Amino acid sequence: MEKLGFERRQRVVLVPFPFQGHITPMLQLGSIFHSKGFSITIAQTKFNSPNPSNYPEFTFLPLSDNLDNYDTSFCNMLNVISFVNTNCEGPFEDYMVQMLGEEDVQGEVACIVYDPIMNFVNVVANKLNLPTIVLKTTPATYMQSQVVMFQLLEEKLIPLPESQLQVSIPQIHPLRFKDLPLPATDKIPQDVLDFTQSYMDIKSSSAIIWNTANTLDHYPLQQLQQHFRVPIFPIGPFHKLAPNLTTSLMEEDNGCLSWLDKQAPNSVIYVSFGSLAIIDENALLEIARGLAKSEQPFLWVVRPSLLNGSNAMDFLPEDFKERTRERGCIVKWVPQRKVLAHPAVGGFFSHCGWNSTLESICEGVPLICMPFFTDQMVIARYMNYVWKVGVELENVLESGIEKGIRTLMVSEEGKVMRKRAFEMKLELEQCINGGGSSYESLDQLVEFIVSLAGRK
Ligand SMILES: O=c1ccn([C@@H]2O[C@H](COP(=O)(O)OP(=O)(O)O[C@H]3O[C@H](CO)[C@@H](O)[C@H](O)[C@H]3O)[C@@H](O)[C@H]2O)c(=O)[nH]1
Repeated sequence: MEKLGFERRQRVVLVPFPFQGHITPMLQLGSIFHSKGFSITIAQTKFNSPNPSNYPEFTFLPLSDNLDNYDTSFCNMLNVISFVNTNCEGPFEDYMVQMLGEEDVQGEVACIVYDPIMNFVNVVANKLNLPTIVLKTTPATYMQSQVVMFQLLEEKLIPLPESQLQVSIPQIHPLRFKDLPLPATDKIPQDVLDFTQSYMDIKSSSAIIWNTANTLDHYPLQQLQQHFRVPIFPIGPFHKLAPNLTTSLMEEDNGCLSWLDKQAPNSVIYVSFGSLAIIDENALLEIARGLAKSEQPFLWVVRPSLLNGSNAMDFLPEDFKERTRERGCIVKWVPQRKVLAHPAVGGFFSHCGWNSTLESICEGVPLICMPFFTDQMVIARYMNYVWKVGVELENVLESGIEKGIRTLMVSEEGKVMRKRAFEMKLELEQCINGGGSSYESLDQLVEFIVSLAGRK
């Protein structure tokens, strides 16, 4: 990547929200900025910290969070967020004050880029008169659906009866009430609404960086540009711009790659539900039976935390393991980008987290969509209805799962999706290559950050 020549070295401070799906794009952004000549400092909670020795090009500031012995599962997420925001503000302010007082070889701070869940960053930045930029790690379509959801709540059009869930919402067609980020049939608790609203607010930030590309999110990006009135920089997919960066917080099982080497091209269905989703024992068994009945080779990531409170591996029935021994590989965590790039992988049975989705379509791999929460329903709808590279499951029982797998892996419909996924891969490559929309947007972003430093 071409570096812009700065008169003086400039530093960007990055503050991720400490969960895998958010840390990954922030580290990738750090690597992209570093390749453009900025020095990078990462303020990171001690909880879920990546190992600094894997990133000799970055400086890490460990933020005390007091999260040891705290329930950090998805079920307790609102409490975790509030806890992190309360505990990290003081240490972060101390670091920033120290940094601003020093003549530093790493350069003056140009701006802070932060995940908007880390609210405290904005408070500290305002006190110290430092510019901030928000990083969005979910698609723009999702943000647009949140904006519309609040309009519907205000107009008292939701909650609505269950019979209306399949109805499409005109302002965000083809999204239906069932695809909204929060359940449209329920009265949503006020603390959830307050949190969602605060997270949507970019406060006094100077710009938004989006891990997306125009080809995926063109219309919502245009709409949101009017809504926010600060520059928006869609420069993704980030992982294509930082291809060699390690981002896993868990140890990767590389043995699965040798197993894939022995499988036929496009024959394997890769199954993984990201780092946060939790299922119950029944759902685990339905998935296992669906995989067994589909008779397709599979690589299944069964994270220990997939079942709340118990190790999911212990609940897989012996007869399932026996029946699928020849054609199944079950592991705790894989090098996912390498798995998706492997020629044996022909489909991805996924929760539709945004990183997984981008990683899959960038390798031309179509998906089976089993969304759990927040942006995943919106992404699943786009995969299926708009981009036509995702199978929507009829149900999440063994019959629906078996049918979904066979549709994607052996039917004519699946072949068409694979072809379309390959076309999307090429479209995304065009976005990041010279002259493409993400490429140009990144150049503009670099100039923008340099101008922020000049304005202080
Ligand atoms: O065995 C595995 C499984 C996953 N991954 C990686 O883990 C990341 C998972 O990210 P994502 O697919 O986005 O899922 P979540 O971890 O669930 O991410 C959270 O954050 C995302 C970005 O904000 C949101 O889109 C999701 O809904 C939210 O749950 C990806 O980069 C994967 O490559 C691995 O490396 N190995």
